[in-house]
Amino acid sequence: MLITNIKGLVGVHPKDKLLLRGNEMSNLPILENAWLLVEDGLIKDFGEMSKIPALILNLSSQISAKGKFVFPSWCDSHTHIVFAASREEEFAMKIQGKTYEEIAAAGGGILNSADKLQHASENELFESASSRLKNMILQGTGAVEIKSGYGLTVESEIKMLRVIQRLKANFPIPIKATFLAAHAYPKEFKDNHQGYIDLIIHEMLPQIAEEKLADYIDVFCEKGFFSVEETDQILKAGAKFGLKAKIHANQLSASGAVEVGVKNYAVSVDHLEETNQHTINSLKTSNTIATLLPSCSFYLGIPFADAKGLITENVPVALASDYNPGSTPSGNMNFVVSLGCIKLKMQPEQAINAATLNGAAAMEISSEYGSISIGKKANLFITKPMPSMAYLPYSFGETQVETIILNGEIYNG
Ligand SMILES: N=CN[C@@H](CCC(=O)O)C(=O)O
Ligand SMILES: [Zn+2]
Repeated sequence: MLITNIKGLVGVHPKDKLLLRGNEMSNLPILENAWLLVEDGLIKDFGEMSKIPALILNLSSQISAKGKFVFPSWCDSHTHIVFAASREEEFAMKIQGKTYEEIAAAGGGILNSADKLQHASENELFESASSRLKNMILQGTGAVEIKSGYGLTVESEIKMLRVIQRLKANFPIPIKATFLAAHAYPKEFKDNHQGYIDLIIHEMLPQIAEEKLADYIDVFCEKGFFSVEETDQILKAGAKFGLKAKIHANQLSASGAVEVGVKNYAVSVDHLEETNQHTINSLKTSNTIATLLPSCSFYLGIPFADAKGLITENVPVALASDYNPGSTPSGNMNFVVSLGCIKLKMQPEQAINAATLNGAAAMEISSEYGSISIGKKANLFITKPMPSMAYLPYSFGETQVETIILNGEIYNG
C-alpha cells in the first residue's frame, strides 16, 4: 500500500527513539508533502513527494491523502474496558454533588461493577468489550492495555483475564493485560485486608502466571482502598511471578503511591491528579512513566495533573483514556489529546507524543509502535483534510480520524 500526497506525516521519530522526556516531548517531527509505503504490515519507507522513486509510483494499491495528515495510531496504555454494565445512576449522583469516595462508600463504585461482573458470562463480557474496543479503534486507537479488577474473586478475576486473552486473539492490535484484583476490598474482606491479599498472592497470582494471563500487576493505592504497605506487598508478590507494576497512584490524594511504585520499578504510575513536588522528585531520577488521564479529571471534576511540572522536571509523560464505567465512560483518545492541551496545558506536540510514542513505551511496545519509523508496524490513521497538525486537538469533540490502517490494511470495524 502506498499513501501519496500526505500533507503532513506526523511523528517521524528515529526508530531507536523509544521514550521522550523533557524538551524531547516538544519535538514532534512532521514530514510535509510526503509519501509512505507499507509492505507486509510494516512501514517500509517514506519520503518527500518531490523525490518519490518512479518504481514506487507504479504500485497499484495507492491512497491519495491530499490535504490530509497521517498519524501513528493512538497507544492507549490504561483502560478498564471489560465490564458488565454502565453506571449512569452514579452520573446523576455526581451531578447532585456526591464525590467519588461517597459514591463508593454508598455501595456504588468498583464494588457495584464487581457485583454485576460476577453475574455476567464470559461470552457476554467478550461481546460488550469487543464492541467498545471496536469503537476505540475506529477513533484511532491502535494499541491498548486492559485491566481486570471488576472480578475481585478468584473465579471472576480469571474470567476477566480470559476475556482479555480472547480480545488479544480476535483483534488486529497489540493488547496488554493487567491484573488488578487489588482494585477494591470485597465486602467480605472489609475488615480482613490480609485475607484478601493472601487470596491475591496465593490463589490468583499462581494461576494467572501458570496460564500466562497477565503482563502487568496493578494496585489502586489510595486512602480507603490499598495502603502503601499493602501495595508494596502485592507488587513484590507480582514481581516474583514475573509481573511488572503499573499502578493507580495519587488519584484522590498524595498518599505515597507514586513513591511505592517507583520503589518497585513500576513501568508507569497512572493518574497523578494529586501531584506535588515530592511526587515529581521521586519520579525524576527513575525510569517510571507518568501516565496522565485527563478525561478522568474532566468527568469526576477532580484536579488535573501537573503535566507541565512533570515535563519540566524531565519525567516522561504519557496520556491514556482510563476508559471505565465509573470515572471515565469514554475511550476517545482524540478527546484525551484535546484535554491534554486544553486542561493540562500541554502543547499539541507534547500531547500527541504522550498519546503515541510514550503511550507505547508505557506498554513496552515502543520498538514496534507509536511513531512513523521504517520497520515499525503500520498502525496509522489518515485524517480528514486539516489545515495543520494542531487542528486535531483544537477541534475537540469533532473527529478528524477518517481512515484506519492496522498492520498495513484498512480497518472498517
Ligand atoms: N481508580 C480506580 N479505578 C478506575 C475507576 C474504577 C471505577 O470507578 O469503576 C480509575 O482508574 O479511575
Ligand atoms: Zn484506571
